[in-house]
Amino acid sequence: MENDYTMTSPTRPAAGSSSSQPTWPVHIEVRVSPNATARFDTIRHAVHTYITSSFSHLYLPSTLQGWEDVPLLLTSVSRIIASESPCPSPSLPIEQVSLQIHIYQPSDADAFEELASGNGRGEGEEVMAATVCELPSIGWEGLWESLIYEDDVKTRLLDYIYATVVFSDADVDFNIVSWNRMVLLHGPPGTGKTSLCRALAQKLSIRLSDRYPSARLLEINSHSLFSRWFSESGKLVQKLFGTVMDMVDDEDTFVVVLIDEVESLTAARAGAMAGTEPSDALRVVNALLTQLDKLKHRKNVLVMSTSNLAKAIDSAFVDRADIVQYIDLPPREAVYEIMRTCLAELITKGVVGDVEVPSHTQAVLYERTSTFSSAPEDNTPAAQSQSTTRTLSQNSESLETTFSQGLSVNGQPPAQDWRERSKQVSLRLLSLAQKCWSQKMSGRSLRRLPVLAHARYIGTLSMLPPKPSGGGVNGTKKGRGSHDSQPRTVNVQATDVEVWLDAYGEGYRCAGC
Ligand SMILES: Nc1ncnc2c1ncn2[C@@H]1O[C@H](COP(=O)(O)OP(=O)(O)OP(=O)(O)O)[C@@H](O)[C@H]1O
Repeated sequence: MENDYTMTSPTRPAAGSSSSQPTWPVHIEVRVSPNATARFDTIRHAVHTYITSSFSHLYLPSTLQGWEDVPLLLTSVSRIIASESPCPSPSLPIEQVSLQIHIYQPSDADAFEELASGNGRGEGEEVMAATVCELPSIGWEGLWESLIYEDDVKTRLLDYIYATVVFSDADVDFNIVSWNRMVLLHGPPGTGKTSLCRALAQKLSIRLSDRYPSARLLEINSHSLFSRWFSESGKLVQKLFGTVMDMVDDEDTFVVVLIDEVESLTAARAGAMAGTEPSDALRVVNALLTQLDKLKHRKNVLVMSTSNLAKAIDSAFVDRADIVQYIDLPPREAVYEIMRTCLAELITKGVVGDVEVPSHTQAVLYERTSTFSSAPEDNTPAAQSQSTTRTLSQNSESLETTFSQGLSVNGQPPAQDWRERSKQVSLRLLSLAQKCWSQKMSGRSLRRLPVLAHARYIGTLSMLPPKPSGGGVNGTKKGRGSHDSQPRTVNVQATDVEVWLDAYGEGYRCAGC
């Protein structure tokens, strides 16, 4: 196994390995603590040694544990993850791993600046046209992992970027093979399109850091580009892209441009053609298309755009997108996982009583075992057929592995009642996920469901302790998934998980209200 820092496809076995077995590139992302003083190369070397000497297999994706025992890593690192990999098995023998270790130190979440454009009329009015954020940013940590999609959307987007980098490296003649460095994500509101763009930008800044020591995300506020003086909008677009071009001129910086709700900038041209919009609208779209055409020749840029109304977007814009990806409402499995991560976060922060919330795979296994041992909760033919379909679609071997891993604590089976409780929670969550899914809830609605359910069916005022005691009823809990992983003080009475699930069960009905 080599510590291979060169660009390899994230999804294919690496060629030319010395052994007869194929090796798979596995991306290890190492987040360096803000106060670390060690050199990145030194940390990289220590991580490589730690992984190769500590693991016989790597589970993908996973958060690696045990590095705290290495003094250098303890003082320098705050998290190490092995990213998801499309290799056929969720666990890879270490001999078949080609480690790609990425060391990064995220910048402060508040480290963004606002870009204002004058209206060009010399009247002093400034339009807030965009925000610029240094990447990787602490604010986007964990975002990639939190987004759950049915098919390999995330991996496909990463693959696309890798392909463009490989072609650029090979100096492929742009007159013969060309691409526009542009992606369009479209779909219903609240399905995570904007989040996915930010998460991808963050991922790229980490994965491409060997090539581009710095990276920036520029988010364009499409609406603001429409000046009160409409005729100035084309100039605003031009001016803004002038700033983008200045950033891209620094070839050590990778720049991701995010144009949210792009239909508001590009819808106008069809209307203009039909004579129903003023010709100024035409100038805006033309200005944007011209600027995009200039950008495509630059290696260190990616333009991402999102829309809820793909049909309303000018066809010339859509045609320029290399990838036009529909982002659908979350499927049933993703609904469960979103709800599970919400509940797990509340448990970690002490808002809900402690219980293990199993993954979807394990919940399905519980469902299967309880289907065999007792009558299912929902006896309708539709529910039974869904249960069977899900069950049959799972690989039983990997289910058994997950089952045994998920239920062991330090290698010992947990207490029977803990296991039973965990099982009941997962079965109830599964049934709730089914209901939310059939209501066609978006990721956004699902993520706000906990606060709505809590507010409506549990309430907080009556449960606040009379006087914050510093430790709260649960004492001080370690913040997991929070950016700084600092201990946090919990001052609310933890709600029993059963009560919480009752509230959740009622709450989904009023989601969105
Ligand atoms: N598939 C998903 N998995 C996990 N979280 C999701 C998913 N879809 C949406 N979310 C969550 O929903 C919230 C809203 O996401 P976001 O604003 O990115 O959606 P959007 O598609 O851009 O919405 P809009 O089209 O209305 O601008 C975020 O907190 C995001 O994490």
